[in-house]
Amino acid sequence: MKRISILGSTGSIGQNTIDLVRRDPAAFQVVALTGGQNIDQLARDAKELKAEVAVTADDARLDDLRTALKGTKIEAAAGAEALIEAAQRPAHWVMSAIVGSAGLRPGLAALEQGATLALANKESLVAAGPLVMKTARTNGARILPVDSEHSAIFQALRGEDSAAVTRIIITASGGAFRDWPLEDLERATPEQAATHPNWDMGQRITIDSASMFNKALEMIEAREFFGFAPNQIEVLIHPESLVHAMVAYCDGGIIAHVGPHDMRHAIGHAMYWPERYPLPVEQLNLAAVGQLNFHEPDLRRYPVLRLAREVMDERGFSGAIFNAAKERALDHFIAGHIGFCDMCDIVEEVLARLSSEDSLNSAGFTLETVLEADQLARARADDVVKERTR
Ligand SMILES: NC(=O)C1=CN([C@@H]2O[C@H](COP(=O)(O)OP(=O)(O)OC[C@H]3O[C@@H](n4cnc5c(N)ncnc54)[C@H](OP(=O)(O)O)[C@@H]3O)[C@@H](O)[C@H]2O)C=CC1
Ligand SMILES: CC(=O)[C@@H](O)[C@H](O)COP(=O)(O)O
Ligand SMILES: [Mn+2]
Repeated sequence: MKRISILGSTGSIGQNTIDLVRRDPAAFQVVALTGGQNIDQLARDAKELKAEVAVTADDARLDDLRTALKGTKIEAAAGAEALIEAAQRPAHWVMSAIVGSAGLRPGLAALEQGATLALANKESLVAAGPLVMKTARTNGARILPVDSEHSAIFQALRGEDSAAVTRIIITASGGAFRDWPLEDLERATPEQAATHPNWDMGQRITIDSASMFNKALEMIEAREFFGFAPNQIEVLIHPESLVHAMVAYCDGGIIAHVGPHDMRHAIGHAMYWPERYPLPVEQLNLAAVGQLNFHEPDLRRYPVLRLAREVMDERGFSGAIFNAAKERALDHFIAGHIGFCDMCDIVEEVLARLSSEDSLNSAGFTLETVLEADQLARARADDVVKERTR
């Protein structure tokens, strides 16, 4: 029986993971489940799956969690350190599905205990790619990609020599506003942005999909995970979201990964790897699909793709700054403080302001300095928002 933990179990990826666990109960023993505000879901799942421990990220919700778990033997805990302790509990496989850079420290803790980390939390790799990969190497731990494009690349690479790969192509749906006139974008609301044409996902990644920040993060994620050079990483708009990524080889062949837009494929692939296991996802009928379309992204509509290339070239702390500034800009957009198009401008401005920050330029790349860069970027993003909304 595989001992598994699910970090971010109450979210979209977490619930899809639990769906697969529920369908194969003899295969998995659940160690830890973690959530944030959704205490009812966390407690319900912990009871059903007989978890050892349930953790909420919010200290103030500990009493609620204790009440919800009353009469069971399940431990209840709360707060950032409790999340790390949960990730350190011996497990064979840990799903990293907390949203945002809050997932970084728990993910590292899981790698430090040698667990296989199923990585949905792309923000960890964007903020601290070299550190995450090194932590896996030094602890003999494995990272398996869960982000659909990266799972697709992993599958299309088929363990082949990466020197034979000329480029990888990551597909993007184009998001909620792909067909909107450009001049309407500045009036787009958070509710409109949080509607995805194909995928059913959490609110934040869905808005990132509309702004193309999601794809920008994924380009950097691909660079950090697979080690491809920035000029080998391409993005194509593919409105059907059925081809998740393609790997092009030096002999002219391109291997595409095709599948329905259902994250249980990528999650299940990481759960059962290196085996293939029957999963409850639709078998695509390509004759019924009929057409698969691809086109180049328009950088006027998606200016953040240009920023992603600058971040990939720069490396260092620019990934942590890019991600944290994006997280704050997104908070401000959701709160109605700024418009949809302001998010990219704010992140660009924060990157520019922090490029000459002495405390970062002289620092080594450690967890502490990455967290410092993250905090600085959040503060600068708040400054920029204040200046623009004065
Ligand atoms: N959804 C998808 O299909 C895909 C998601 N991903 C990535 O997977 C990750 C999760 O995405 P998704 O499931 O959509 O997100 P959701 O918003 O649906 O879920 C996020 C999870 O993180 C918890 N959480 C929120 N804030 C914190 C915090 N500060 N500390 C600890 N836990 C927290 C939430 O708890 P609660 O809800 O209880 O407050 C919830 O369990 C993201 O990194 C995303 O980019 C990648 C590819 C596809
Ligand atoms: C399912 C998944 O991996 C998401 O990251 C998805 O790719 C989002 O869709 P976009 O292509 O619209 O960003
Ligand atoms: Mn993705």
